[in-house]
Amino acid sequence: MPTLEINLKDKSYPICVEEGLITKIGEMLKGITEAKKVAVITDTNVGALYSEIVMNSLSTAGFSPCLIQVEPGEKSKSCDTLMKVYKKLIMNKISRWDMVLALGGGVVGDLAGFAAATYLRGIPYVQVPTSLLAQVDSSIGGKVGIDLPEGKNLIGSFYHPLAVFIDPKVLLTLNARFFSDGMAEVVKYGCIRDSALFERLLSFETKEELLEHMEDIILACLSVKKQVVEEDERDMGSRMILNFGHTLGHAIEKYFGYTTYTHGEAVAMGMYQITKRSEELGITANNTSTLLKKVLLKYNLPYKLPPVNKPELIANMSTDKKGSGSYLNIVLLKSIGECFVKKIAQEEIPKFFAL
Ligand SMILES: NC(=O)c1ccc[n+]([C@@H]2O[C@H](COP(=O)([O-])OP(=O)(O)OC[C@H]3O[C@@H](n4cnc5c(N)ncnc54)[C@H](O)[C@@H]3O)[C@@H](O)[C@H]2O)c1
Ligand SMILES: O=C(O)C(=O)C[C@@H](O)[C@H](O)[C@H](O)COP(=O)(O)O
Ligand SMILES: [Zn+2]
Repeated sequence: MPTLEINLKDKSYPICVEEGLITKIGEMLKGITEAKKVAVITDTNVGALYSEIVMNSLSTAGFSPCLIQVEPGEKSKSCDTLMKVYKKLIMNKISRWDMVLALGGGVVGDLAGFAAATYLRGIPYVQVPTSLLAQVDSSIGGKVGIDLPEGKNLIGSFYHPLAVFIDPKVLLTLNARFFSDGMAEVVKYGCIRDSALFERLLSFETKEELLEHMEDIILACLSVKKQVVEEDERDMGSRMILNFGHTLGHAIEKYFGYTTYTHGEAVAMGMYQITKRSEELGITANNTSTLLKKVLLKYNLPYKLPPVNKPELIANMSTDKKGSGSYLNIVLLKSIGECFVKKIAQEEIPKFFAL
């Protein structure tokens, strides 16, 4: 089983990638926890497809599982849903010797991870990511949290799972839109630190060909994320590169009330727009934005901004966590595979973005 390990100063945890792993979750957990009760947190879409398999596997391995389901979609990364999850954890008498299992996409992972981080001052959890985005990005690195109407992921914590179990086979039930959504983060990894991955993304001729190489692609993204998280766990320096395209992307998500565009779609527009602009300013190598547009179109992702009130969109960037009140840190490409973080003074932001 291809396994990576995240090695942090005071904690390490494995990421296991294997087809069919979803049926063996109970067995896998036995090796890493003494817990008896497992609260499986999922959304109703993923629950309908996979909760029975996971619950059965947990029971067979001797655990007492209970199921907590939330509505699918970004709106569940909210205070309201979080409160409902806490109440269900209490109802099911989950103690600090028990654990949470996050079964789902990035929304479930971020929400359940934050519930685990804060319930009874923190109980252990594992990530079982089922969307492409969650398998390549959100399930590792420990960023968990919820949104506020004022901005994306404004409440949260760094709280790492005991382990991450990835079954690429479950991606077969993901719909085309959310497959593309995850591809946006895959493209991000190619752009920031892996030009060979970017080239491969351009070279696949069909979705079938891409799917044949999916395990490799997931591992390529995870290797970059592992390196970056190990370098700067708390996001004070180099980890900010994982936010390429996100300053504008998060502003777009908020502008449209977190419903019109998926996270990946918003990030896709953010990556292209900032790269086109930095190319115009002579910061990024010529032709980079054209290559980026090509790959985004190939994976059915948007690159053009929809009609928006530009000052309002720019104002939405003020809650970006990469900035202080007086400046914003923004991630730019030198070329495909090479990026850096640039400080921009608050008053320069409208001119810099010139959307
Ligand atoms: N914590 C991090 O480091 C990090 C990184 C990237 C993104 N995120 C967050 O992740 C969220 C987006 O995650 P997402 O794109 O996975 O969205 P999501 O969790 O809403 O999942 C997308 C959709 O796919 C469905 N789904 C998931 N797995 C499925 C499967 N195997 N088969 C069928 N349907 C399935 C879900 O029910 C949902 O409708 C955003 O909130 C974003 O901010 C967090
Ligand atoms: O792990 C990280 O660090 C990331 O920035 C990964 C991003 O893809 C992800 O969208 C993350 O949730 C953004 O976090 P935020 O700190 O910008 O809210
Ligand atoms: Zn992201």
